[in-house]
Amino acid sequence: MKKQRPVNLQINTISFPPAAVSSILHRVTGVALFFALIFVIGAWAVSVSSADGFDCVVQSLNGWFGKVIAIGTISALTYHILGGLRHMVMDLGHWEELGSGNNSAKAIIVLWVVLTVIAGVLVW
Ligand code: HEM
Repeated sequence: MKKQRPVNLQINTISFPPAAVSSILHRVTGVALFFALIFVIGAWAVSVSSADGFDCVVQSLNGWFGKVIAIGTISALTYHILGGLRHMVMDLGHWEELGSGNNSAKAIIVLWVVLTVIAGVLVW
């Protein structure tokens, strides 16, 4: 048997660089947005169907579950747009080096957390 056998990667001991975290978050928020759209389009359809439907949506959005969904949707959209803008800047040839790429990733993550807290306070 080979002495130098391959070792399994220990996922929990790997620390991801900010650019990798940012990339994962961009995909996760993209998928989250897809599912959030089901709620958004559903709420919109019910709200324009009748006056009762409108009241029902307003009532749902005033409940804790509606607020959590609203904040989650705003948060996912905020991150996805920030990540999308970062991609656009990278497409223009900036922030592509290791240092600047990681710095821009850290910056949008911090900005996202701040904007999510502000949105959370405003919605709640
Ligand atoms: C509700 C609207 C949106 C949905 C459902 C959505 C969904 C997604 C998903 C699922 C991905 C991941 C694709 C993959 O990694 O294979 C993605 C990537 C991407 N999205 Fe969105 N997106 C939305 C809006 C936006 C907006 C407004 C922007 C621009 C600000 C944007 C910019 C991007 C970019 C640049 C990528 C590619 C990222 C990469 O190459 O790693 N998206 N989107």
